[in-house]
Amino acid sequence: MNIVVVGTGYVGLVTGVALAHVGHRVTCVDVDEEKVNRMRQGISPIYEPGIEQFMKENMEANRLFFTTDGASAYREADVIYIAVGTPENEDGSANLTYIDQAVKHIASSVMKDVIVVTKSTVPVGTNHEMQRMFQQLAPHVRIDVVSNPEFLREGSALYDTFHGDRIVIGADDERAAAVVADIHRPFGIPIFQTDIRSAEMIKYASNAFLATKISFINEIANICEKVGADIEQVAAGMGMDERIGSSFLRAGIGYGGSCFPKDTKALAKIAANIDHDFELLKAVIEVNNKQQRKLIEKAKKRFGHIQGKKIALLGLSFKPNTDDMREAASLVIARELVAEQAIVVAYDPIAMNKARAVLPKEVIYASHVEEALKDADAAMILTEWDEFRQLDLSVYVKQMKTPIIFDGRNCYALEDVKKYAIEYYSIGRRAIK
Ligand SMILES: NC(=O)C1=CN([C@@H]2O[C@H](COP(=O)(O)OP(=O)(O)OC[C@H]3O[C@@H](n4cnc5c(N)ncnc54)[C@H](O)[C@@H]3O)[C@@H](O)[C@H]2O)C=CC1
Ligand SMILES: O=C(O)[C@H]1O[C@H](OP(=O)(O)OP(=O)(O)OC[C@H]2O[C@@H](n3ccc(=O)[nH]c3=O)[C@H](O)[C@@H]2O)[C@H](O)[C@@H](O)[C@@H]1O
Repeated sequence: MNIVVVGTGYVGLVTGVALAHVGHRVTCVDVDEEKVNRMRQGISPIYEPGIEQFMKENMEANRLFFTTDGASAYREADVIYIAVGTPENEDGSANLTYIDQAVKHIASSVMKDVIVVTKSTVPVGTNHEMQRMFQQLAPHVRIDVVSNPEFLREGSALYDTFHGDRIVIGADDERAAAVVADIHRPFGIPIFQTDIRSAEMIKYASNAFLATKISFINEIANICEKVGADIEQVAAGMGMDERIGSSFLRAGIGYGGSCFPKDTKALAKIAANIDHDFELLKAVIEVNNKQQRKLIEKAKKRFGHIQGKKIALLGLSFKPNTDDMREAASLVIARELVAEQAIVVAYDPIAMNKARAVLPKEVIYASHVEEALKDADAAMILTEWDEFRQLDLSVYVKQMKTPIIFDGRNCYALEDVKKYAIEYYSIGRRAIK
């Protein structure tokens, strides 16, 4: 099977590598020449554990190729996966410019029948619109569009691709669905076949539901703080109920990343477009916006004002094991701290380069944790990297001017913190003073 993947971001590159790994011949196309040149040398444009080893193995086995020449690749393809970005428009709706460009390029290039599989997250109705465009722009060939939404998480993308809970295939044409099912069969993951619109909706509903779980537990955490309960205990006790499930009950400073924020807004917009006011989802979004500012509130309450205070930010990416800064809580927090004229010293094990491009220019970067903490009035933990979770707590005491920690990810057990002269404010747990 000759497979082409369009777009080599988190989804496209991982999809391409994984499909090559199970034996398909895969060509990954991207418009970004520099990215393609680097990938040809085995360098991944994204930080993702294990990806470069997989790239290397499959390139050496002559199963994985990278090119900017989409037209030639599409001409040879049996199946084309579209994995271009679908970022958000200013009004919250999904921006389908890249999808549109990819469809037009494919339509003008293909000369034989082909199946086009949409991996990008797209609003309900988009795949049918793509099908309509193909019929109009490439009437000389048969192009079947199949929806195959992606559920991988950044930081564990390869693992998720090989161990996912389900592969969703939405198709109008049984033959096309069967071809896509066969391509994915080597992964040994349950395949759920459905119609195209339901497949599109499954993706948005899944992300919105997970975001809802996070905002729900964060609200419970906020109440816990005021009634003297402990969110870690509450989440553990709730999670034992199989109907609730223990995952996605980690309270913190809210969800970020390239998908939950944009997909929740896009779903609210999809609902609004058909005159449905999705009140629950709008509240989930609002709760998250507030939650991202929780540590600032706590710091202001503790210090009165934070002007001139030296604050160490530990962790900048939206979650551990990725360098992705999209919609990271650190953006909101760093901007606000700088606006309040605090001195911000930041450290992240992986995301520092990407952070430099998006955080305010006033932010100072430290090359290790100790340097960030040196003489700081307070530390704010924004991402639960193992490096912070495993940090000897005495480091805070030794390095900081005043060892005051605002932990947005509940990295430490209260019992452990109590052994040190540390003032500790976390989420949904009592403060240690
Ligand atoms: N990042 C994630 O963890 C997940 C993302 N998704 C969805 O997958 C889609 C892709 O997301 P990411 O991989 O994060 O995007 P990304 O922004 O990291 O990468 C997209 C890539 O597509 C390339 N591109 C754009 N137009 C192109 C064209 N016409 N031809 C060839 N290449 C083109 C860009 O240069 C870029 O390299 C989005 O719809 C997203 O919502 C779904 C599940 C997980
Ligand atoms: O559509 C997507 O792009 C992807 O979005 C998420 O994956 P991802 O954004 O990579 O990361 P998650 O692990 O889901 O975390 C998202 C955010 O929620 C936060 N989170 C997660 C879990 C939790 O219990 N609490 C919590 O605050 C994380 O810190 C992070 O900021 C989904 O988990 C994937 O299934 C989906 O494919």
